[in-house]
Amino acid sequence: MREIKPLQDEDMEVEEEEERMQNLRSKATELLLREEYKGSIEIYTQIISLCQENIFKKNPDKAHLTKLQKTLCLAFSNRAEARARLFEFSEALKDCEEALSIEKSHFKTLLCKGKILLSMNRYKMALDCFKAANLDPQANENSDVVNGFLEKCKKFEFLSRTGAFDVSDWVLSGFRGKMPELAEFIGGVEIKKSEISGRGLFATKNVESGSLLFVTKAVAVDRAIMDQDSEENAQLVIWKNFIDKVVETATKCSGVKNLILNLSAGEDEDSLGIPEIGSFRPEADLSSVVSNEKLDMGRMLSILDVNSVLEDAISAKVLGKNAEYQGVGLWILASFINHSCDPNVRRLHIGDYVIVHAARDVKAGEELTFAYYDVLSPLNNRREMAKNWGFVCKCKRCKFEENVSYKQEMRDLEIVLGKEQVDMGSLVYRLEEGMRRWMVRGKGKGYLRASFWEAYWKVFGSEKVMRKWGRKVPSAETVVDSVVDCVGSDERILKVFLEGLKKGGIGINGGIVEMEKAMKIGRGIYGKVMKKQAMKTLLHFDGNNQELGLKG
Ligand SMILES: C[S@@+](CC[C@H](N)C(=O)[O-])C[C@H]1O[C@@H](n2cnc3c(N)ncnc32)[C@H](O)[C@@H]1O
Repeated sequence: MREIKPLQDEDMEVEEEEERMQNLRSKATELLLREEYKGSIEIYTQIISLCQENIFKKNPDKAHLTKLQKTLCLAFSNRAEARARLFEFSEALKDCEEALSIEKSHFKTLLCKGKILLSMNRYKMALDCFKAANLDPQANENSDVVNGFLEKCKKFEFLSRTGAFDVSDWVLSGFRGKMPELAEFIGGVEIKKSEISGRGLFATKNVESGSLLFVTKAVAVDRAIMDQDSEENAQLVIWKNFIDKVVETATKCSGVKNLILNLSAGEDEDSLGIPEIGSFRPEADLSSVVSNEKLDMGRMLSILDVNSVLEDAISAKVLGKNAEYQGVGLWILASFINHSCDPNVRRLHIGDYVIVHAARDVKAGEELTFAYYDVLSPLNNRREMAKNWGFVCKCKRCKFEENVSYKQEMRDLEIVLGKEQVDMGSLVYRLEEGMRRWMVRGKGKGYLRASFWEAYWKVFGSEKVMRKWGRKVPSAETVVDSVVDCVGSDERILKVFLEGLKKGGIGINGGIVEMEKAMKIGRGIYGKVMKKQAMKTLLHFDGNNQELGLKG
């Protein structure tokens, strides 16, 4: 039963309340404009409580109720905006839902919700929001903004559905233009139990070298330009900042926290659950996942230790302006890829995205593997590097080489390889002769040539050595073919191939077959994300007779 008060008292009370509300609103707006988001959230929370108290406890008349609901809707909407600026996306989305439950087509809220979903790579849902906002009369005054978002969403939604990325313009402009906008994309991959260790990522269909497998955005990444004098210190700072960023994201989004906590901490991998690939798709709704599990920092640090990726790792090359930076990041889906010394995938970093593609042809059902360390090195060096990672590699190549490495001759060759000032031509000749006598065939040759790559590299790179040994050792093309077949594409292999072509007098204008082969190796390195002309430019193979610019 509504309490009957003298009209004057009631009017005064409403007036006072309105004045209080007006003061709070002005203060909150001021803080929002000054980008003091935390402060503005506090004030909007007070406005929300005040409105709710008035609506539910004071039984206002219709006109007053409508006014209060309007204020409440706007307060939720503005609090969502402030929370979004602080990257508190889950909470911000909840506020949007509250505002939209009061006014289903509230323009400002639809715009805010769309922007949040876009930041969370939920392209389709974001598109629906912007389409709904576009129907509102307010869209007419803001048509540039709404249309801008609509176009962006449509583009990202298309990219995430088709994987049709094209960074040609950026490459052709010498990376000077705007960095290409990428979207998350998941191709034919799934997570399954791996025979290597724990879980692994597998191809669900046959793919050719260069084909895109997935594109994903980092949970967090931190970079700095490395100064040689303070390298160690700078790395510590990067690592600390990176950990803080991951923890902040995990704290703000339970869905991401759950995905991170399901990653390997290096032990008992076989007991870990196998996540559905669907939970990584751009449309997966992570915002509804609730987890009150307290963050165990010890486990978090072990997880980051095992799964973080250095952007300058041997399997990565940072394209463009980021080349002088060193960075560390966490890309969750990529963390399910195990290591092999005959890897079949590579990654390419553009901005905060990692693009993972086949480095050679891959068959449906095959496990996808990265090179965690330089696999163009001999067995003993690789064993040491695996030890640093905390595992013993038992890949096909390691097993094969273990069977050959018991031979004294093989051990002698490894010792010679580690020495300075040795005749690498003689070393390559002895290895090739050895392989003939030991009847090493097919992939085995590629494995051993990859292990002694340094020697081949020096032989093919020296005219003097080639004059002496050229006729006794296999051609660069033969070696390149067998090594690519075994370890996939790599800049150093491509460089030997291209230099061989240049010396042979083909490559710039003629030699279509050879050029196609170079392009195929190039696609294995960089993926099919650029057109032919851009790839030729990247390989400095564009008829300008430039020096090969690829790093050795
Ligand atoms: C980034 S995780 C890879 C995914 C992991 N298997 C899982 O279940 O989450 C890296 C960890 O996988 C394991 N691992 C990766 N490659 C391996 C290999 N070739 N041999 C043995 N263990 C490997 C090691 O425990 C390593 O620390």
